[in-house]
Amino acid sequence: MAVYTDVQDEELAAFLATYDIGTVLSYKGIAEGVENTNYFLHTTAGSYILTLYEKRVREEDLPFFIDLMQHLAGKGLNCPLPVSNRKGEALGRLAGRPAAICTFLEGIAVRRPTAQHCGALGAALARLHLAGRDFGRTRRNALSIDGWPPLFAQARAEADTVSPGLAERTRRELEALRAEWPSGLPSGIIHADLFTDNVFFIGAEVSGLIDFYFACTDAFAYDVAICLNAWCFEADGSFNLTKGRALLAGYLSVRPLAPEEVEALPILCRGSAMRFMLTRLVDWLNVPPGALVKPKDPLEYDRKLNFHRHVRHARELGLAA
Ligand SMILES: Nc1ncnc2c1ncn2[C@@H]1O[C@H](COP(=O)(O)OP(=O)(O)OP(=O)(O)O)[C@@H](O)[C@H]1O
Ligand SMILES: N[C@@H](CCO)C(=O)O
Repeated sequence: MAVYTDVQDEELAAFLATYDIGTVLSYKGIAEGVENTNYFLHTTAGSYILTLYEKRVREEDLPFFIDLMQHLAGKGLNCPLPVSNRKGEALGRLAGRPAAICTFLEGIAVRRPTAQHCGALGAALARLHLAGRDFGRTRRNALSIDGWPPLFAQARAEADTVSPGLAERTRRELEALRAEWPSGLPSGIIHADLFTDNVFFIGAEVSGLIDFYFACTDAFAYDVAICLNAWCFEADGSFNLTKGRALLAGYLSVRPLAPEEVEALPILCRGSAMRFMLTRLVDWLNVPPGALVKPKDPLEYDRKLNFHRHVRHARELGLAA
C-alpha cells in the first residue's frame, strides 16, 4: 500500500476505543502498494492492518469486500478477516476516510517467484474460485472492457510522453479487444489483482491472500490471465513457459478449465495486460503531490500486451497439449 492519508495519534486512539482490541503500541505507514492507505498496527491485543480506502475504491462497494473476506475466511481460505467494533461494524471512518482493521497474515510475498511458487499460486487461485461460488453477492467488474475507454480518455493526451506511439497503439488495441472480447464464460467471484505482492508464502506453501479490493464477478479464466501476466514474465520481458505450465497445472489440479475458457485465454491475457497498462498509465501521469507512493511502470504491461498479440493458443502460455 501507499500512504495518502496521515492518521494522527489522537484520532487513532479514539477510533480504537470503539473496538475490543486493546490500545495502540505502535503504528507505521506501509509504503508498498498503490491503491489504499495502509498502516501496520500493533496493539496490546496483537498485530493488525489498518486500511483507509482511497480513490479507486467506491464507498458503496466496501460492504461487498468486507462480506467477501468474511465469507472466504469462513470457507477456510487464509485471507484477512475484518475486525468488528463493539457495535458489530467492520467499517468505520478515520481521518475523513472509510476505514477498517483486518487481521495480520504471516508470510512473505516473493518478488521473483519460481515455477514452484507459480504452481502453488495456481492452485490457490482455483481454491479461491471454488470458495466464492456460494457467496451469493455480485459486483460488476468496473475495470473490464467497458472501463478501459474512460481510463484511456484520461491518459490519451499525454500517453506519448511516456512512450512515443503509445496513444495510437492503445487506440488500435482497444478496438481489436472490443471486436474479439468473449462473453458467457464460466464466471463467479474473482480476485482480479492477485499479483505477487498480494500472495504470502511460508516456504513453498501459500500462507495467505490479501487485497480483495478489486474482487468482483467476472470470468474465472480472466483471473487466470491476470495471474499469468503477473507471475510468469521475467524481468527482461520474456514469458517463462515453465512458470506458465506450473501455474496452469496448479490451477487445473483444483478446477478444470472448460474448452471455451482455454480458447479465450490468449485474448483474456491481452485484455488483462491492457487493464493494468491503463491504470498504471493514469497513475503514472497523476501522482498526488506529497503522497508516499511509487507508481508502477505502465510500459511493462505495454510489452506484455505486445507479446500476447502474437499468441494464438493457450499452449503457448503453458497449457498441456
Ligand atoms: N492482512 C495483512 N497481513 C499482513 N500484511 C498485510 C496485510 N494487508 C496488507 N499487508 C501489507 O501491506 C502491503 C500493501 O497491501 P495491499 O497490497 O493490500 O495494498 P494496495 O495499495 O491495495 O496494493 P496494490 O497496489 O497491490 O493494489 C502488503 O504488501 C503487505 O505488506
Ligand atoms: N497490481 C496492480 C496495482 C493495483 O491495481 C499493478 O501492479 O498495476
